[in-house]
Amino acid sequence: MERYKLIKEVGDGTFGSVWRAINKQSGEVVAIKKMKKKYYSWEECVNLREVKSLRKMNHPNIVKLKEVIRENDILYFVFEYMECNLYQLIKDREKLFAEADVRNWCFQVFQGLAYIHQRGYFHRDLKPENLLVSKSIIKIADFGLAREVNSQPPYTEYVSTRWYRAPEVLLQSYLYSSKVDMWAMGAIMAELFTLRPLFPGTSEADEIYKICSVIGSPTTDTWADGLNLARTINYQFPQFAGVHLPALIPSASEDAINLIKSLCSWDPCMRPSAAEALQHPFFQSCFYVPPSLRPRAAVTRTPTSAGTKGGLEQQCARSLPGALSNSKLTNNFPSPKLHASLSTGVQRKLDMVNQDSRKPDKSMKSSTKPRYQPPGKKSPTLMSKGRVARGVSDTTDKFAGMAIASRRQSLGQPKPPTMKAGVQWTGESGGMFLRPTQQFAHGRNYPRKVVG
Ligand SMILES: Nc1ncnc2c1ncn2[C@@H]1O[C@H](COP(=O)(O)OP(=O)(O)OP(=O)(O)O)[C@@H](O)[C@H]1O
Repeated sequence: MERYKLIKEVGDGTFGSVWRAINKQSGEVVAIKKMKKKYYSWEECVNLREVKSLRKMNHPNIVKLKEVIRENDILYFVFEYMECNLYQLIKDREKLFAEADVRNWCFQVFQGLAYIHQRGYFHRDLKPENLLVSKSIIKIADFGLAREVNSQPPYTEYVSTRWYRAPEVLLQSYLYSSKVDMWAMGAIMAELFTLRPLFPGTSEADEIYKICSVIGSPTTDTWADGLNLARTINYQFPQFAGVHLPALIPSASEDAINLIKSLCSWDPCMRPSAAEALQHPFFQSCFYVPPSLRPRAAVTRTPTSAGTKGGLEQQCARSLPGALSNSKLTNNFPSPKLHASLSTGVQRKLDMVNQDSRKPDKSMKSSTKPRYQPPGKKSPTLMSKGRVARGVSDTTDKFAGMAIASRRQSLGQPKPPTMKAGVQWTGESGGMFLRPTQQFAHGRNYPRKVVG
């Protein structure tokens, strides 16, 4: 660590504090995450998910892990440095972002996600705080909860920040998929348009309540597996028709609304994959450049004129060699009809640099070919009956309280539902959610530690 000079603390997360630092030899600015827990052996460190998953990732939209250092039983991750996170941009923002900015950020994040998912991982804790921005480049960070797609379920431990948590995780399905990241992206995309969280639940119960109130309660058409799952754990969804999303997100175009709707589908199978999302008409003016074809400096297609409406379009028109215009792909995305049908329900050191950089990026190249497959009807992600039985006892207790709380709320008597220890209750928004966008408290007023 003597090679680095710590300058300033820039973040304090659950697992570590993050510092801006300078490599004394090279002068390079880096971010150093100092883990809170002590690590008494190197083996312990290399088995960490963050190490195991991140060391395999090499993509312009994934924050680069440069090295891992263990010194005096303290573990440090050295990352490339990013200027700020997306939440900081949202909370400091006085006026809405231009749609071109939202499109640009989301296009990049979906590229990173497509890479992660195709490499066999999913992130599981996507939230604005974990999307790091430097100029017009955005990168996915914090792989502390990343999980291999092929790893064996059940996935029982804590997963994802509540406001961005997919319904199948809230309902304690032990079998979920990369589609949890797509749900989170739907919520993040909406937040980028309104500067307010779309589903700011104050507890797990309130989270489901808020989801129902926005996208409408699930039906056999929109999430038959979810209804079965809820029945098994004796949970009753509060009954809502949902709101008209364009009224809730007035600054979003029809394409943006369609994409948000499909990302925030109850049924994980109805959510597009990241590769599919990149083919959505919302991104028709964007170009995908495979990482292997990108000049070193131009890591993604991004506008230099961020913030100016139309800036991205102009930039995109001047495509890089090998760029692919999505304009040819628009017909491959599910018809507006399908979206409409959804809307009703609505130490030493481990050098990580260049780990995979010389390998051709096959997975992403294949994604340049537009092959939109409409999401399947049947969800493979929910648990089998056998698995449900395994989860019944504790989930039943938990959700019994949840159903009661939800009924109370729907009767107009807001009361904080049963909470897990450690969850912060602010009383804010206390279950009353059906308010138009303009009446929401500003995003910065919400407590952000929502990991319960
Ligand atoms: N590479 C980086 N460059 C600049 N800032 C960073 C970097 N990595 C993290 N940060 C800042 O530190 C904050 C916390 O980082 P991170 O999410 O990795 O920690 P954590 O302990 O896993 O947090 P969480 O509570 O989200 O689990 C981020 O929100 C971001 O603001």
